[in-house]
Amino acid sequence: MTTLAILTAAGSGTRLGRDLPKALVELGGLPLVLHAARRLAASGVVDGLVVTAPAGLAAVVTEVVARDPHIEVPVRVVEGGATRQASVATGLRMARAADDVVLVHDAARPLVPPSLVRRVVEAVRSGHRAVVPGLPVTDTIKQVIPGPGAELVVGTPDRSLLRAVQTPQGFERGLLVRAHEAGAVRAAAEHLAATDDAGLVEALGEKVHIVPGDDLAFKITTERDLWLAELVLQEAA
Ligand SMILES: Nc1ccn([C@@H]2O[C@H](COP(=O)(O)OP(=O)(O)OP(=O)(O)O)[C@@H](O)[C@H]2O)c(=O)n1
Ligand SMILES: C[C@](O)(CO)[C@H](O)COP(=O)(O)O
Repeated sequence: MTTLAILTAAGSGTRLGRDLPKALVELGGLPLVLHAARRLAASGVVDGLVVTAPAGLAAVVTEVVARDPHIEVPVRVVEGGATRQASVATGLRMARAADDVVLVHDAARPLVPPSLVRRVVEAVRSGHRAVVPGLPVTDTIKQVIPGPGAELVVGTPDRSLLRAVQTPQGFERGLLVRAHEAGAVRAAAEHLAATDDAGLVEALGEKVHIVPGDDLAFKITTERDLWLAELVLQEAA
């Protein structure tokens, strides 16, 4: 039985605002997607990688990731879709019968520690069919509705019960396939894609479990995140 990791890298990175897709933006001289791929492979619990590339850039991503001498697991590259959900669904179609566990990880989380990858896979292999790393929320969160001139606060959820979730998210393959099949139908009907895979599993009414996340698995969304990641790398060097 094997573990396949789908590495989502097909996004454009609108909020980062560079003139190339976010996954190819460099951090410490290497593209974000390569950092993430190396860390997944270094976990020792991933048997193969499928990377979703931006449209028209599968050859470039192959050059970057599949030819990297530090990555000793097989790498396949496919073009992603218009949304993250569609990209994951495309990657999932590349899973083989032996891949009983599937991880989904964002290239936008390049500094994910291999220990976090292992924690997620161990939790799935111990019997939890859908596992998500999560961190406590440190800000007070307000629920709002649109209002005239300013949004109206309608609630303050108890933050001790909230978690900010990260990737890699890990799943029993059959469950993730079912969740994506149902999610694709919903996305077509409602023109709304899920922002994470666990959300699709929850929508099926199936259980999702949380394991402790890691600060280093933070997501690169804006320039400030990239600046922080550069500092973290320099500190580690
Ligand atoms: N059509 C898409 C959109 C996103 N992603 C991937 O999903 C992850 C999380 O998405 P996000 O950080 O939102 O990336 P972008 O969509 O690129 O960013 P933005 O929303 O700022 O454009 C990223 O690794 C991104 O490459 C993907 O594979 N396919
Ligand atoms: C999957 C994810 O990384 C979990 O936090 C996140 O939802 C990615 O989506 P977004 O496009 O940055 O909202």
